[in-house]
Amino acid sequence: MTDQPIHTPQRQPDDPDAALRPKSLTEFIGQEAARDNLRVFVEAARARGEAMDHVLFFGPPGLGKTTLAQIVAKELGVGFRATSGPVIAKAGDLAALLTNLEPNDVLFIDEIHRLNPVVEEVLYPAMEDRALDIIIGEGPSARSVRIDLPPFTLVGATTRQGLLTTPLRDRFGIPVRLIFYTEAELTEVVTRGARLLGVAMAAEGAREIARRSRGTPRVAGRLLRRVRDFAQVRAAGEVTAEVADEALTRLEIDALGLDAMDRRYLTMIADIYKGGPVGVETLAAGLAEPRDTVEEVIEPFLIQLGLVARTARGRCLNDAAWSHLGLPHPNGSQTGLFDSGK
Ligand SMILES: Nc1ncnc2c1ncn2[C@@H]1O[C@H](COP(=O)(O)OP(=O)(O)OP(=O)(O)O)[C@@H](O)[C@H]1O
Ligand SMILES: [Mg+2]
Repeated sequence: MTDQPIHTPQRQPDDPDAALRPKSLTEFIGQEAARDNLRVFVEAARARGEAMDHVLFFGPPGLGKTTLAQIVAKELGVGFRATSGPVIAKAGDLAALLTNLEPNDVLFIDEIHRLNPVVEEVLYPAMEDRALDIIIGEGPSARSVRIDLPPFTLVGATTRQGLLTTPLRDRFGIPVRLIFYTEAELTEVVTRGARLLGVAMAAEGAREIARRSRGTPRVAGRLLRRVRDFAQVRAAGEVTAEVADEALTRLEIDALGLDAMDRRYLTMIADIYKGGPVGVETLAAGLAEPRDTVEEVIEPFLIQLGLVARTARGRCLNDAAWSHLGLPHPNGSQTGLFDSGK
C-alpha cells in the first residue's frame, strides 16, 4: 500500500495547489534570503523600465518555484507565459514563443533541465543577445537569418540544477536556491491555508501538520485537506493536535513526516543492504520507482534529516535512521564488516 498521492511533493495532474498559491512576495512565506534579493532586483528593473535579468529557481519539488515565477511577473507588472522543457519539441516552437512576447514579459520554462539540446542552442543567443538565429531552407540554399527579440526575462525552474549544461546555467544572472521550510514557516503556511479553506484550526493542530509536512508547502497543503476531511467527519470540525495526529497516523505519516515510501526506502537499505553503501539504480529497481523520483523526491528530505548519506560508493544509512526505524544498529561500521565484533 502506498499513500504516495497524498504525501509526495510531486505534482498531480489535477493540481489543487493553485488555490493556495501566494500572489505576492509579501504573502509568500519563508525563503527569506531569496525573497529579499528578488525584491531588490524587481524594484531596480521596474525603476529602470527594463526587463529583469534571467532567473533560475532550483530545489526539490513543491517548495515554491512556479509560485515565485508567477509572483515575479506580477510584481514586475509584466505578462507571464509558461511552458516546460519537454513540451518545446523543436527550435521553431521556442521561436514562436519568444517572438510573441511583449517587451519585458516573463517567459517561464519549467523543468528546464529537460530541454532538447537543439532547442537549448537557440535559447543561448536569445538569452544573451535577444536574438534568434533561424536557418531557412535546406541543403546548399539554406541560410541563417537573425531576428531581434523584445527584451524579456527568462525564468527557469528545475529540481536538478546539476543536470543543467554549464552554458545554460551561466546565462542566468540570478540563480535562486530554494531550501526546505522550517517548522515555524510551515506552521504559517498551514494556518494561512486553513484560513483560505475555512477550516477551524487550533494552533497546535497547525504545528502538528507542519511538523509532518516534509519541509514542503505543497505537502502541507495536501495534508491540510486530508486532515480537514477527517476533522469534518470524525471530530467536531476543529483541527486540534489530537485530530491532526490521528489523521496523519492513519495516512501512515510518522512523527518525522516520513511516509510509507520513505520507510520502504530506509528499510530496504537496512534489511537487504545492511545499511549500505548501495547504488541508487539498485534502490530504484527494488522500490519499482524511476531513479529520478528516488533522487529528486525521496532522497533530498531524508538527507536533509541526516538519515541517509550520499557517498561515492552509494547510499548509506546514518545512525539516526536505525533508531528511527527501531532497528538495532549493526555493530561497528555501517558497512556491516564488523558485525561479529562485539
Ligand atoms: N512560500 C509559500 N507559502 C505558502 N504556500 C506556498 C509557498 N510555496 C509554495 N506554496 C504552496 O505549495 C504549492 C506548490 O508550490 P509550487 O508549485 O510553486 O512548487 P514548485 O517548486 O514549482 O514544485 P515543482 O518542482 O513540482 O514544480 C503552491 O501551490 C502553494 O500552494
Ligand atoms: Mg513548479
